[in-house]
This record gives sequence, C-alpha cells and structure tokens, in this order.
Amino acid sequence: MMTLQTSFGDSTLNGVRVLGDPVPGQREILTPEAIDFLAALHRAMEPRRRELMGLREERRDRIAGGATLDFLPETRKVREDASWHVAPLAPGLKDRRVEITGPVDRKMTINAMNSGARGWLADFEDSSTPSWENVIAGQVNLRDAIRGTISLSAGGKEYQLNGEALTDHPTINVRPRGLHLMEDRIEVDGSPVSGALTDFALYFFHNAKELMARGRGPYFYLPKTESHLEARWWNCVFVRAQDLLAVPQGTVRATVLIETITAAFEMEEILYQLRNHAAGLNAGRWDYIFSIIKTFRDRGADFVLPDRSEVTMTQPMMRAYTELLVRTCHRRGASAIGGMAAQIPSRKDAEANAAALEKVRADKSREAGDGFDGSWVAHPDLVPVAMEVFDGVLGEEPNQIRTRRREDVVPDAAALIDVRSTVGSITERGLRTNIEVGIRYLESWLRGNGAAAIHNLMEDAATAEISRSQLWQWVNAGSTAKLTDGGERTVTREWVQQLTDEEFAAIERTEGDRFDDAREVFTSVALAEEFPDFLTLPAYERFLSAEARARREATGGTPA
Ligand SMILES: CC(=O)SCCNC(=O)CCNC(=O)[C@H](O)C(C)(C)COP(=O)(O)OP(=O)(O)OC[C@H]1O[C@@H](n2cnc3c(N)ncnc32)[C@H](O)[C@@H]1OP(=O)(O)O
Ligand SMILES: O=CC(=O)O
Ligand SMILES: [Mg+2]
Repeated sequence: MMTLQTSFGDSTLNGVRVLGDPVPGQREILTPEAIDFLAALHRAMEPRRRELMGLREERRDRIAGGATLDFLPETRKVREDASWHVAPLAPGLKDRRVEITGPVDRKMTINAMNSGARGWLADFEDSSTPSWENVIAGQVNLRDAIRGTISLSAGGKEYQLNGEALTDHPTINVRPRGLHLMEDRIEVDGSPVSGALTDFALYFFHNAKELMARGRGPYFYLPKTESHLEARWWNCVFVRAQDLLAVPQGTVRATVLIETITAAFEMEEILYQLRNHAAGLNAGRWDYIFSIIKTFRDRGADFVLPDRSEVTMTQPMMRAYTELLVRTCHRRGASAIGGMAAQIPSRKDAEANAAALEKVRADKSREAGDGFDGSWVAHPDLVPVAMEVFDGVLGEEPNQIRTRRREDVVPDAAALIDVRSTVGSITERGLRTNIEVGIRYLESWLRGNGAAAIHNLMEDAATAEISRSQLWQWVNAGSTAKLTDGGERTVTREWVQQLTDEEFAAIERTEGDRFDDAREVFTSVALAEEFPDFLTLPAYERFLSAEARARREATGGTPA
C-alpha cells in the first residue's frame, strides 16, 4: 500500500503520479488506497484496451476498403442458443420506466436525485466536460449523494435530498468515459491511465460496499462500445475489481449503450460476454447516427445522410436498430432502455414548452409501444410526461421483458445499414445549423458545461459529433445542398468556411467567452483532411490536459 500522501508533480509513489493541479476534493477521492486500486486495474487491463483500440482501426480500414457489416459467423452459436440469460435484475433495476440523465455537478446531482425518476444516469461522458475539476467533483458529489449528506446553497436556493433513504431516490447508474479517452492527469508507470477506468475505479472503490449496504449496487452504463470483445474487457474489469475489494462476484450491473453501428451487429454477443453482470441495452441514438456517418464516411453517396433534423427515429434504419434491440434484450431477460428525445422544456416560454412536451410524449409513446421497458429524459420537467406514457403501457408491471418478446422482429443485416432509405435532404439551413450549434456547444464544453440547451434542443458531445461529421462527409462526398433561395450548390470546403465566417460573425460575444477556441476546435474536426475519430480528443489534448502533458514531458514520462 502507498504512503499516506498522494503524489503531485514530480514525485512518484508506487509508480503513480498525479499531474493535475490540485482541485477541491482531490485528497478525499485520490486516497492512496483508491489510487492503488486504480493502478492495479490499469496494470492488468491497459495492454488489452490498447489492442482493442487497434482492432477498431483495423475494422474501420476494412470497411473503408469496401467490406460490409454483417452478423459475425464465428459467434453464430451464441445467437442461436436460446438457453442462456443474463443475471437476474438487481435491486433497483427491475422497474426502469423513466431514467433522468445528466452531468454530475452538485446542483444537478441533487436535482436528479429529487426528480422522481426511477433511475439516474450519472454522466461522466456525453454531457460532461472531462476537466480535472469535473472528474474529481463528480466523484465527491456521488459519494455525498449516496451517503445522503449532499447539500448546496446556490442562487438564493437551498438544495438537499428530499428522501430519507437511498432507495427513496432514483437508482444511480454511472456512465464512465468511453474507452478512447485517456485521463492525462494521472499516470501509472509513466503512462496516462484510461478515462473509463478512472471513472469506474474511483466510483467503485468509494461506493460499492456503501451502495450494497443501502439496498442498491455499483451499476454502470457503458458508452460507445464497438464490439463484444470490448464488452469482454469490461467484464474482466468487473471481475477483477470485485475480487480486489472482496465484493461478491456478480454484484456489478452494466447497461451497455448500443450506440455504434458495429455494436448493433453484436448485441447478443455483448450481453453474452457480460451475462453475469448485464442489466440491459440502451438505444443511444445520437452516437449511433454519428457512428454510421463515421464508419461509412468515405463510402460515397449510398451512405450520406440528410440534415440532422431529418434523421428521426422513424426512419427505416433507426426502426430496424431499436426493434432488434428490444427483441435481443427480452430474449435474454435484460431491460431495453430507450434513448434521448432532444427537445428541452422551457420554463420561460409556454408555447415552446408545450411543443417540446408533445414531441417527447410522441417519442416515449413509440418506445413504450415498441416494447421498451423504460426510457431517458434530459430534464426534470420531462419526468412526469415520460412516466405517464410508460405507466399507461406498463400499469403495475415493472417492465415488458416477459410480455413483449418481440419475436416478430427478424434480425436483418441489410436493414441496419440501409442508409439510402432515409428520407430527407441536405440543405443550406442544415449546414448553417451544424456550424452554429457545433461551435456554440464546444464553447459551452470548453467552459466546463458538457450539455447545453441551444434553440430548445439538448446538445451534448454526441450531437456535436453528428454536426461536425456531417459537414466532413458532405464536403468529402461532394454532396449537393438545397439553398434557401431555391437553388442547389455542391458542398465544398470553401463554402463551409464561408458559412462558418457568417455564422460566427452573428454570434453575440461576451467578455471571457471561449468562442475563438470553440471555432478553432470545430473547424479542425469538421474540415480536417483526415477524419478525427472523436472531437473530444483534440479538444481535450489542446485545452484540458496541456498542463499535465507539459509536466510529464518536463519530467521524462511518456507523452499522452
Ligand atoms: C446523447 C446523450 O448521451 S443524452 C444524455 C446526455 N445528455 C444529458 O444528460 C443532458 C442532460 N440535460 C441537461 O444537461 C440540461 O437539461 C440542459 C443543459 C439541456 C438544460 O439545462 P438548463 O438550461 O439548466 O435547463 P433549465 O434552466 O430549464 O433547468 C431548470 C432546472 O432543472 C435542472 N435540471 C435541468 N436538467 C437537469 C438534469 N438533466 N438533471 C438534473 N437537473 C436538471 C436545472 O439544474 C435547473 O435547476 P434549478 O431550478 O434548481 O436551478
Ligand atoms: O448516449 C446516448 C446517445 O444518444 O449518444
Ligand atoms: Mg452517446
């Protein structure tokens, strides 16, 4: 075990160094024991994580070269064997009819815990900027929420939990960062640790036993998974973590986001790999659309999607994906959880509020009717709307696992990648919206707010990825856009640059804003020659981890 002081800057303890500038709560979260635990997981799991990132690249290269996606021949037996099921639904995860999602800042933590939803996706991912402050504060807030000690005085209001026991509140499911992001501010043996492992390990270390003592458990959402081999990696992490802390095997539960096109072909296999720890699958629509664009970005007109606003859940390929997800889950005893309607209510504009509520109601009604066991909302004011819809379908039943098997759904590889049948157009308005919203979102992200309401829609990292990758694809495919004056024009780099200038000039600036930086990041990912895998990678490297990297380089560690 390490000595009592966590190391900062130049000194290394047991091979671990913390390179982030000290932030509030850091010493309580990065205790020597917690860091030891993270380092043990890192040493065991990092080599395979790197291999898995390499496998992602290899598959993408094959697709760029013309390969198509299909269900895997080597795992046919897993799919055909009807006898296996996932672990029984754990305490607090039987009835998941409405889950609120959101970042883990202190106010939103309390508001989410008081929201009346059945679950809370506590987010270190799409809706969270991975600044060092947010990474540490999120862990502090979760720790305090679980123990019932969280409170806050802000904006003239006093915030505290409205229930006595943890079980009076939504069940917490923590979403760690994706496997592609590193945590540059912590290094083990001279290399940065994975962001996913950092978020997982610190939460598990501080809370697993406390959660169990309070009638819940360490539950997770796993984002951006691309294959069942990545699910196997997570399963190994869970087994090892439970072992290291003497938590009974099978205590962890994970709901996997099916939000990449490749994972859609491996839903059965993902559940199988995690079967002792799996709770369900979630239809993460925004990253899913991003993944389709990214995966097939250079495959020509057959894979070009229309304006983002037209890629709705009723388009054929989106129906194929969500229906298959429900069928797969229910066949294996797992929960099928719906995704995020982007409309955000407004407490200031009654008309906009009513329109948003209606759209969300329609979205949740479709999901409940399709057999989903529950779904997500982005805002507390949407909990009653979604609750009413699911109450109407579920009644006293906790879920639809047994009652809506969806055996009518036939797995259809071609339907999953039938991009061509998506109805809609590329328009100048769509280009301008992608640019404006993308830059506005990044400006918010750079200020530490990873989710923002822009034009009454929720924007987060996943929706921003769609915006920038659509522009990249339209430019590189030489797509044609309909102009507002009725004409047509080929989308070129120069035209996007010109529209960016115009949209940027129209943004109202305030002192200290981050719009210049946001524009720099946005154009660097939307108009790069080579498509960057994730916009958060250059943004993180350039703006969030520069200090840690400089410190590492100055003292001879491995650059991130
Ligand atoms: C693609 C995906 O991954 S989807 C999942 C990831 N994305 C998300 O989770 C987004 C979650 N939602 C949000 O972050 C927010 O709702 C936003 C940023 C979209 C809008 O937030 P705001 O502009 O603050 O909304 P608004 O002003 O209406 O908020 C009203 C109150 O509700 C609270 N609130 C809003 N959304 C949430 C939430 N998701 N969780 C908890 N509280 C919330 C606000 O804190 C505020 O509280 P207050 O009255 O005590 O000050
Ligand atoms: O994480 C959810 C998504 O839609 O992306
Ligand atoms: Mg996502």
